[in-house]
Amino acid sequence: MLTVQEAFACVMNTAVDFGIEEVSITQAHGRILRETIYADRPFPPFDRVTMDGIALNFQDYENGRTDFEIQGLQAAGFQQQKLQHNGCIEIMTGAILPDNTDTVVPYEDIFRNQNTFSIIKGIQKGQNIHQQGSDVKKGEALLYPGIKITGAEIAVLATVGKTNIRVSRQPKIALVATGDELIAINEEPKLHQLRISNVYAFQSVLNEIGVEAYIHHIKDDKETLHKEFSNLFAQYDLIICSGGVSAGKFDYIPEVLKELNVATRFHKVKQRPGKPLLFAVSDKNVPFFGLPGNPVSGFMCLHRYVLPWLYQSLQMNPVPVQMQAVLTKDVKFDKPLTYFIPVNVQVTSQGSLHANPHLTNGSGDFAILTSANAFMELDEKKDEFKAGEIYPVWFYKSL
Ligand SMILES: Nc1nc2c(c(=O)[nH]1)N[C@H]1C(S)=C(S)[C@@H](COP(=O)(O)OP(=O)(O)OC[C@H]3O[C@@H](n4cnc5c(N)ncnc54)[C@H](O)[C@@H]3O)O[C@H]1N2
Ligand code: MOO
Ligand SMILES: [Mg+2]
Repeated sequence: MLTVQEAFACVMNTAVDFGIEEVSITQAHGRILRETIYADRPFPPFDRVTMDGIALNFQDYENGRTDFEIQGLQAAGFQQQKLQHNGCIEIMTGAILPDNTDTVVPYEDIFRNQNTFSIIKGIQKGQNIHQQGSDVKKGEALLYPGIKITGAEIAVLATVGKTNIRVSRQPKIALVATGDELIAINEEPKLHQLRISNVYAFQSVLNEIGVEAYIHHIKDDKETLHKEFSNLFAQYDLIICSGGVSAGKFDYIPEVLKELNVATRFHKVKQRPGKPLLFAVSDKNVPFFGLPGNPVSGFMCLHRYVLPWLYQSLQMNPVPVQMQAVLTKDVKFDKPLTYFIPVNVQVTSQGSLHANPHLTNGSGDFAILTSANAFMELDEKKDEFKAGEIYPVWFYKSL
């Protein structure tokens, strides 16, 4: 049986590239950029005034002048004006600095007379001007391939006039719930039945990272599984399946994969929950994650294995970092398995991450996940984990 690290390495070694597509800027949020974006002009593109007031030539002030004749008004969005000697131009924030001026004095530091402004406070040459190109030179790279596009990147793309953007193509993902006990969520369950919940949880997690996935439900019938999976492998880039991978009489997934010539890379990992995890790849290179049916197991495996594989395959760079947190209570776990315990991670007033462990009621207890926000990964080689020790955490909810 593989360790968590071995299973993870095996999964990551099969990461693929889904290719590139072009989307409009209004559709780009959450997508992974696949081109370098350059500045088409300097930032700012002209000497930009940063305060409302007057613009003057500092030389005049240095020569002893304190009263400046008002020669014009320069508003944002209008062509550059030119100052004659000894005067000033009233100027608004965002306007281009008038020719023959080099200093801007805000209204707070001047006094208006009939046709002049008097300076009532000392001024510095060049003040209140955002110099052309002082942030970014024309042609400089602003964004690199691999970054996730969010609000700040959208602002940069809009600034340089990129209306269409090359991003990683979305994989087509099938989410398959297997099981005779499962019914649709809008149906009333009989005593022995359950509403399909896992795959809805998986779908919402995938949507949050900008990936769409389509839900299917297949009964525990070998022939049906064979037929349906044969179609799914032909139609999808990735299959995430829930259930049917442990030792039960109706856990047909391993056999059906064999029949379909889909090579199992590993089945079972030294971990709790999620020990029955299965990973396979078809002859057409379509990966298959067989997540254990118990809700907490599947949810943990999705975050520990499937999401990193997806980030890598979407060519995300850098991939989200693995965090570490301080355990706040002693935990004992003496099986030779890596233990993923739900924790509620909070930031302390000193700025460190503290993880409060939640004792679960087994891996079927989905409700516990709503009061935690991460899984802490406790090493298989140890049995006792002390308060104050630091271990890796895998977030499923942001802080
Ligand atoms: N003899 C053994 N029995 C079991 C083992 C084992 O090693 N030997 N492993 C246990 C572990 S650990 C887990 S986890 C489960 C995994 O079972 P399967 O992946 O085969 O899943 P199922 O048998 O189909 O279902 C298990 C459980 O999960 C519920 N389930 C399944 N799909 C959904 C869904 N979409 N939404 C909500 N709930 C779902 C299902 O009703 C079952 O209760 O096996 C143990 N047994
Ligand atoms: O994955 Mo199972 O119990 O470890 O739920
Ligand atoms: Mg089973």
